[in-house]
Amino acid sequence: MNITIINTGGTFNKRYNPIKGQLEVPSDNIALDKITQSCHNVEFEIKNIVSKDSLDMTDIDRQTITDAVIESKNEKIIIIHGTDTVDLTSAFLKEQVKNKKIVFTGAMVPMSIDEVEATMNFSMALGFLSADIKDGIYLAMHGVVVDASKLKKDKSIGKFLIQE
Ligand SMILES: NC(=O)C[C@H](N)C(=O)O
Repeated sequence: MNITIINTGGTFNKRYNPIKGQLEVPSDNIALDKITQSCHNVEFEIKNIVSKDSLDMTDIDRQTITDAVIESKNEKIIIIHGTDTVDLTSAFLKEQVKNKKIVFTGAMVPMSIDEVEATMNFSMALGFLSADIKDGIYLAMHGVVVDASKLKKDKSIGKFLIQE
């Protein structure tokens, strides 16, 4: 299986900078590399773009992500994205991309702090793409992979829940 990963940052990637004394979004793929090294039957193309907390993303960033999706050689794509505005970016993408299988994912806690949640969310996206699915824009978080418009972050409890 061939998959393009578009890494846009978000908490999934964050690491603590001991000099500045704060968590930062790095522009590398260290968190992803740790997971993908166990995926022996998948050929990954990884593009690292934007590298922001998604609260700082603009529509210019969203167009950059959309262009990367359109230019991608693979029809199966995982987008690592911050959880706070993944709803905005997935809706933005839906306006322009109809012919690919795209799964957004991310994490509430950085991979560098808790490997379980980030690895689980990414693995669900990967497993979903290995099945026979329709073109669409999906979100893999907290135990489910569904149409991205149906899974919303409940900011009062810090969890993604399905909206009926
Ligand atoms: N958990 C997260 O990813 C939240 C972060 N503020 C973001 O949207 O990038």
